[in-house]
Amino acid sequence: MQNRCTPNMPRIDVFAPAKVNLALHVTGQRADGYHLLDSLVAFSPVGDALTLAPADALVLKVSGPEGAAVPEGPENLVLKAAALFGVGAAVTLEKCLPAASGIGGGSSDAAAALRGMAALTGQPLPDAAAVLKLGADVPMCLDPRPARTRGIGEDLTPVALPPLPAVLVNPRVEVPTPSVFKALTVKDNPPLPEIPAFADAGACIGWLADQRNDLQAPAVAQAPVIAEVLAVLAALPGCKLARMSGSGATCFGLFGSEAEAEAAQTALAASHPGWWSAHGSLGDQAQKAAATVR
Ligand SMILES: C[C@@](CO)(OP(=O)(O)O)[C@H](O)COP(=O)(O)OP(=O)(O)OC[C@H]1O[C@@H](n2ccc(N)nc2=O)[C@H](O)[C@@H]1O
Ligand SMILES: Nc1ncnc2c1ncn2[C@@H]1O[C@H](COP(=O)(O)OP(=O)(O)O)[C@@H](O)[C@H]1O
Repeated sequence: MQNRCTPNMPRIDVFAPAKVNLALHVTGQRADGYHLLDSLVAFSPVGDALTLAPADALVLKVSGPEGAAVPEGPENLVLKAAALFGVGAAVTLEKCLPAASGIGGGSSDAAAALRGMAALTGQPLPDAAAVLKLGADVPMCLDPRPARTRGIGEDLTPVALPPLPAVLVNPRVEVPTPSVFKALTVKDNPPLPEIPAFADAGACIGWLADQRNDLQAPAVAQAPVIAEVLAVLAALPGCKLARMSGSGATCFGLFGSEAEAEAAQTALAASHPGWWSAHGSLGDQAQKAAATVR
C-alpha cells in the first residue's frame, strides 16, 4: 500500500457505476441454459469505489455501507477479474451498492477492476471471451455508456439517450439471478422494437413505458415486496415510470427533473427507512468511471 516511504508508487482510483436495465426482454434460451436478452441499459452516478496499488500478492479489502454482504475471498468478482492480469495488487472496494440486487454491482466492480488493473500494469484488457466469462453483465459495464445489449449481454450497440433523472430503491431482499430466470415460464418474448432518436427525456420515458422487464413478474412472485416498491415509487410526486432492473429486487422510478427525483428520494427515505435508495440521472458514466492515477 502507498505510504510515506513509497511516495512514487502509483495508486489508481476507479468508479463502478450501478447498471440499470431500462427495459429487459427475454427473447430465447441457448442450449447451455443461458437466456437470450434484448435490453436497454444506462448507468447511474451512484456506485462502488475501488483503489488499486502495486503489491507482491493479489489482496482485497472490502469496506463501505454495503460491504458486509460481500465476500473478501477469491469468489469476489474483483479478485477474479484482477487475477486475469497475472500480477499482484492491493485492491480496496468500498461497497455502496446492495449485493445481488439487479443493478450489476458485482459485474460493475469486476469491470472497474479490469480498467484499474490495465491502468496499473500497462497491460491491455483481457479478450472479450475472458471478460464475458466473468459474468454476462461484465462486458456492458466495461464501458459504462447507454447501450442496447443482446445475446447474453456480449452483443453491445451504443445508444444515444438523454439523461434520465431517477430514483433507485431496493427493499433489502436478495433475489438470486438464477432462480428468477428459472421461474420464467415464457422464454420467447418479442424483442425491443427499433430504438428511435429521443428529442428529450420525456420522449424516452414515453417509449420505455411501452417496453417491459420480462423478469419482473417471476421476481415479484419470489419477493412480493417488489410489487410494493413499484407501487410506492409510482405514487411519488413526479414519477413517470416505475420498473424493476435486471433480476431485481432493485426498482427505478424516472422523473421529469433532477429536483423532482431528489425530492422523491428524500420522501421515500423518510417513509421507508429500511429500504436502500439513491437518486441521480441515468446515462453515460464512462468519464466518471475511467481509471485515474494519483
Ligand atoms: C439479469 C441481468 C440483466 O442485465 O442482470 P442482474 O440481475 O444480474 O443485474 C444479467 O443478465 C445477469 O448477468 P450476470 O449477473 O453477470 O449473470 P452471470 O453471473 O453470467 O450468470 C448468473 C446466472 O444467471 C443466469 N443467466 C444469466 C444471464 C443470462 N443471459 N441468462 C441466464 O440464464 C444463469 O443461470 C447464470 O448461471
Ligand atoms: N464485488 C462484488 N460485489 C457484490 N457481489 C459480489 C461481488 N463479488 C461477488 N459477488 C457475489 O455475486 C452475487 C451477485 O451479486 P451482484 O453482482 O451484486 O448481483 P446483481 O448483478 O444481481 O446486482 C452475490 O451473491 C455476491 O455474493
